[in-house]
Amino acid sequence: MAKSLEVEHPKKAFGWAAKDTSGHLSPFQFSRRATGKKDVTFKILYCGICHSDLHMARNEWGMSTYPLVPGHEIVGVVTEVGSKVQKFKVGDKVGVGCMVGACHSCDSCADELENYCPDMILTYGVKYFDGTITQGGYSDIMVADEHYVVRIPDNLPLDSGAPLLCAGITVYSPLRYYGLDKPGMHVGVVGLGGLGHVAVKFAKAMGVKVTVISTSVNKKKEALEHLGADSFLVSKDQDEMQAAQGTLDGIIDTVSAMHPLQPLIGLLKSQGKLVMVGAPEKPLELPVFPLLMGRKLVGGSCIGSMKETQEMIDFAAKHNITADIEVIPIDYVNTAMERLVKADVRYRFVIDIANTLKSSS
Ligand SMILES: NC(=O)c1ccc[n+]([C@@H]2O[C@H](COP(=O)([O-])OP(=O)(O)OC[C@H]3O[C@@H](n4cnc5c(N)ncnc54)[C@H](O)[C@@H]3O)[C@@H](O)[C@H]2O)c1
Ligand SMILES: [Zn+2]
Repeated sequence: MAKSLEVEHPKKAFGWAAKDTSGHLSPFQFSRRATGKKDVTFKILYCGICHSDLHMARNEWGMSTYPLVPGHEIVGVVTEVGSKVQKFKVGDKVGVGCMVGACHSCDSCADELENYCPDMILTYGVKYFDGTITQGGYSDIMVADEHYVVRIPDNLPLDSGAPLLCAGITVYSPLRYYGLDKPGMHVGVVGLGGLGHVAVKFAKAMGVKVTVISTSVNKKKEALEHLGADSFLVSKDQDEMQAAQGTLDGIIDTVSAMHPLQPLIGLLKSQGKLVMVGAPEKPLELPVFPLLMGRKLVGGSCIGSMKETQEMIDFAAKHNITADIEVIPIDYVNTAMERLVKADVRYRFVIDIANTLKSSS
């Protein structure tokens, strides 16, 4: 059984939490642990709203515990460091993404892939080492082991940089790992939401040709003129899809809901790779014959390691990659969630925590 948060933790904290599967968020007093020897405590300034926050707030993956404070695109300024902390000092700009712990003794951890540790501890909604439940960044302060804290370079804006901590790393990691980062390659990005729009930016910065694949033509102009995509396919337009058969080296699929994979597999060249990063609540149907004919591969990818996350943030700062954001006050968060369901956001909501989260709200 999880221990009581109040008994365990001396630091008062305040955030907005979902209390049940309605996912409705409301003010919530809780507490965080004292700054341990290897911990960094920071004041949260901004937190992005990932679609995973919505899946979790509504228990769409069947693993949520309540009350649940979502948020894993967290940035802020360090207020306190433990005696053994080496990388950070008070005043540093830092971020925390999707995980805050791992076993550090398994093969994945030995390979510096904490994100694939079977005991990886998510930033919110799971049991921490001390038996208490982790809580995320829709809150005023954060305490995390320095290993899970990322340095934010000075030239990276904190508000539009926040979404990189989940959306950014989730698309950067598979582009690198699956070798879809070679200049001249042609990569498709399916779903132009929070993850998808930064996938376009990272792939372009790597020198890759990018085709956006979307259900509607609405975002075409913006994708081409603003995000820098090279071409745009409307997945419901059979003629367009037919004409593009066999043209892509790889696809990053960021779609959050059920959708057919066959049309996407058809777009791949032989040996092409379809990489799933979106996490729909139900299994998708996998047509096997189109995979055999062309030795195509379907893979997955889950966020990225801490080493890779720092590398991604530094790459973003170097190439001026940030998310396109709509900054919102905390009391807009439930409306933002409703809009996220309808894909009505260009392209990431970011909560202005420092200026709008007040314990009297
Ligand atoms: N693998 C990981 O490590 C990881 C990390 C973060 C998020 N995710 C998951 O990735 C998914 C996307 O997250 P996001 O924050 O970018 O969400 P988002 O809502 O911003 O974007 C999702 C996109 O999918 C599109 N879409 C929705 N339903 C569709 C359908 N039926 N057919 C085609 N397109 C459809 C939407 O128009 C939108 O553009 C979510 O499921 C999220 O949980 C996975
Ligand atoms: Zn996320």
